[in-house]
Amino acid sequence: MNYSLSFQNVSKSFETKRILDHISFDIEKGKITAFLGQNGAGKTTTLKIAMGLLTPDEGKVLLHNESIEKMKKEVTFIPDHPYLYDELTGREYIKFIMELTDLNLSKEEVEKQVVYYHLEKEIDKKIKNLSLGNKKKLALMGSLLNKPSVLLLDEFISGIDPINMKKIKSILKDYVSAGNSILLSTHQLEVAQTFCDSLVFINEGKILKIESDISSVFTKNESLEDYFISMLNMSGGTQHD
Ligand SMILES: Nc1ncnc2c1ncn2[C@@H]1O[C@H](COP(=O)(O)OP(=O)(O)OP(=O)(O)O)[C@@H](O)[C@H]1O
Repeated sequence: MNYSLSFQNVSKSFETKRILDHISFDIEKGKITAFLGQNGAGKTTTLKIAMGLLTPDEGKVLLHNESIEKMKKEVTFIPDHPYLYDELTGREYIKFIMELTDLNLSKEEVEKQVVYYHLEKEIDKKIKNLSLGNKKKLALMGSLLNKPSVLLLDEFISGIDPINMKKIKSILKDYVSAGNSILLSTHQLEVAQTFCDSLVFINEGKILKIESDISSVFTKNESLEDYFISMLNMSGGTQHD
């Protein structure tokens, strides 16, 4: 079994509106999977179901072949605007996460993490005074402290300067190289094309297409933008020129 997270026929409605319609796809171990779709396609709802924050009406999500309810500690989710307790310093926030999750890292181990995330100059500042890129690195550090095997990122890769972006990308690559998996929802097609290993397209709550090897997709120098639009056209979905 080379996959970690498996969505099997998952459906979800809010009131009478069907938001997810029998979606099925797998997230492979050691890979970064981009989750692409227009506004309102159902990406955040899917991620929240995978995190156990929403319950599907039908279908199930398995992690390493076990029900997601049993495996909640293995999955972590960073929403588009992570709430990090503005009045705490970064160090206090990390201490708070460790207390919350019964994790007992030594001072040296925390310091090693701080250096790895390039947060040496920022960790003792109040979170409200950090740049967005540094807040995101802190959120990532807090989320990965407990070594979950699946990381769900909702529009995380946006509003980050190039230096922090380079660092974040290298942290995410290290994370999957250790056999973990990432499902990353994004509207930044360039990031999906150059950084991710596979693609899952969702449109109006249905899975449109799964590309498990991104390198085989763009043989004719086609941009992901063109590919995305042609996919929508083929599905009869809304098109934007
Ligand atoms: N709690 C809720 N109650 C009712 N409708 C909801 C709720 N949460 C989401 N929706 C609706 O479900 C649909 C899918 O929303 P979702 O946030 O999953 O889409 P998305 O693909 O993440 O969109 P975006 O790219 O804009 O973030 C939208 O029409 C949204 O308005």
